[in-house]
Amino acid sequence: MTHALETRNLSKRFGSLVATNDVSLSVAKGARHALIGPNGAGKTTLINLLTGVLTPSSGQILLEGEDITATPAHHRVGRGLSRTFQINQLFADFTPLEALMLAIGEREGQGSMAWKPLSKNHAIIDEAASLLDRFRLTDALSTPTKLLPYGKQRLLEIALAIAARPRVLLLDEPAAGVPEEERHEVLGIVRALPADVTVVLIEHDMDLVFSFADRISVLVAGGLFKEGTVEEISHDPQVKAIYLGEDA
Ligand SMILES: Nc1ncnc2c1ncn2[C@@H]1O[C@H](COP(=O)(O)OP(=O)(O)OP(=O)(O)O)[C@@H](O)[C@H]1O
Repeated sequence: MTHALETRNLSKRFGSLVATNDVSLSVAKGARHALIGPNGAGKTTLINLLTGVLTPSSGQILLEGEDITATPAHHRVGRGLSRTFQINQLFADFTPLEALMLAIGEREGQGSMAWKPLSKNHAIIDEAASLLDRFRLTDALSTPTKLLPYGKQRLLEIALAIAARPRVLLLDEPAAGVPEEERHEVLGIVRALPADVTVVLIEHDMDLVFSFADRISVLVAGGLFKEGTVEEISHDPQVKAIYLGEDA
């Protein structure tokens, strides 16, 4: 079976520190897959290797069965692998509608700054409106992004990543800083993305992970320590011990 995303014996060393240690991970197509682990376990390093921000010391990365280990970061996006980025200064002054129309225009090769022609393109307006609806941003469509509540800004970041039509979406703590009562809403919307979009999530909040994921990989000291269903991982005594140890 071809997996959406796979690593084979992936390692990353920073001098003598092994941040990613021989990780062989398989993410099924359409999965809602969470990567968890205590602080410093290597979660962000692994995401940076997957997106091409970092180059591995050894091992391979495969996207839908094709080796992308040496593919530059921006080409990986073109191949269907996206991650969220914090809204930059430019987007902060746009409304969510404008930002999404620019992102869709960029995907369609219409040039990211050609705002005027985009505003007459009904297909782009309709797609942006449907993304605003899916991400519950319709009531904020004409508010400059920088004035939106934090939870809405994080939703817009995910909507912007989805506008690139990724087949695999990587999310590094998408609900970080979002008020407690809105965190489940953010992850609920991500969980409800179309079934053909595979999602890999890093998240510290176990309640969120358990309600979001269908499969969980636990990283410890750079290595893949356990992998299983929510049921298996949430009841695993060794996983519990690691988290209780961290709390202590
Ligand atoms: N660029 C770097 N240079 C040197 N060491 C690094 C670098 N990036 C990460 N590390 C180290 O690699 C290890 C793994 O870090 P990483 O940030 O991937 O962990 P994490 O699981 O995402 O942690 P957290 O949950 O705290 O964000 C840590 O010991 C960290 O100090």
